[in-house]
Amino acid sequence: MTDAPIYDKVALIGLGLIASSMFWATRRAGLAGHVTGYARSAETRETARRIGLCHEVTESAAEAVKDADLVVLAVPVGAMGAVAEEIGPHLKPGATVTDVGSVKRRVIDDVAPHLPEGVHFVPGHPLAGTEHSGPESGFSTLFENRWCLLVPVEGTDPEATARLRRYWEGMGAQVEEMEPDHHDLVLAVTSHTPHLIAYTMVGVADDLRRVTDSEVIKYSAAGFRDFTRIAASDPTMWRDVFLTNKDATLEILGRFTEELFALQRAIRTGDGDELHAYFTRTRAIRRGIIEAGQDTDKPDFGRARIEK
Ligand SMILES: NC(=O)c1ccc[n+]([C@@H]2O[C@H](COP(=O)([O-])OP(=O)(O)OC[C@H]3O[C@@H](n4cnc5c(N)ncnc54)[C@H](O)[C@@H]3O)[C@@H](O)[C@H]2O)c1
Ligand SMILES: O=C(O)C(=O)C[C@]1(C(=O)O)C=C[C@@H](O)C=C1
Repeated sequence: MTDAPIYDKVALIGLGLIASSMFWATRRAGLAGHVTGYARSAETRETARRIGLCHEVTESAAEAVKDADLVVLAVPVGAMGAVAEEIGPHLKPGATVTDVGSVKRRVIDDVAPHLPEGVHFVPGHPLAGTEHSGPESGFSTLFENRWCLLVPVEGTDPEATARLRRYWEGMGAQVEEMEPDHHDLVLAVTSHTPHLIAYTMVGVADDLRRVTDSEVIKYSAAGFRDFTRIAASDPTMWRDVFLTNKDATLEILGRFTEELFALQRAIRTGDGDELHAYFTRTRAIRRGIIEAGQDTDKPDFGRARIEK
């Protein structure tokens, strides 16, 4: 427990993996006096009530944000603008609105026009997740020792940003600020393109399965299994990521394709030195991540449902 809650009232819009993890982390550390939640589907709201997710689950987004000091948009990136439009007129003056979307420029462009003057907008992105989604997938330790990037827009009150930083730190995250376009390029490299590659590899294996009579799946080795975990991620979320971070993803995919062709040529021509030098360079990157303490490869990371 912290000494005092950071916000009296927090509203979570969208009750999936990220919002539910935020609720359990908030409750565990005593970071908010009261947490309301809203999700578009009646089934999700019902599940949330059944498992005690949020102090109160409301029947509309407007009701959830009433009197809230912090409003968190935790819906797919493509739905952020519509949700902002819906809640805009109901926000308390002086409230902070944030989001957890995986893409930042588009969210800023879609959300900012709907927020009334006097409301602070501090976009954010926790770099933590799993392949699971929905209200039952969250757990309180998801953000521990993970980065959360805050992307304040021009003119944002620094106090609103500082308070949100304390909130994320209370949930265990390490916080840094970043400029939106830079965020989108970095994430295209570290998250978005790798997901696309995993989706593609699993798709290729599935096509092959039809000619190898299920053996590809049956004998899948550890490397491929890791791909299948990533490729099991929510289709709506990832469709929106690629549609809204189009330029950066296409730029990185272009570079990826060039490197792939170079390796393809090295294999065809039997250029073992080229392959060895390439793999030596990439191995050093992995070691660098571990030495920097950024390795989250605990045996069960992202698979287990840890303590609520
Ligand atoms: N899953 C991850 O690994 C991860 C990590 C960091 C950030 N994010 C971002 O967080 C956001 C939420 O992702 P998640 O993994 O929690 O998704 P999720 O699929 O688990 O949950 C999304 C929730 O939003 C609700 N929703 C969808 N459209 C809505 C609308 N128009 N109005 C109200 N509710 C609506 C859904 O019913 C669901 O409850 C996304 O923007 C995603 O890019 C995800
Ligand atoms: O661990 C996973 O399952 C994730 O894919 C999490 C992950 C990532 O790429 O690291 C996915 C999307 C986000 O926006 C942030 C985190």
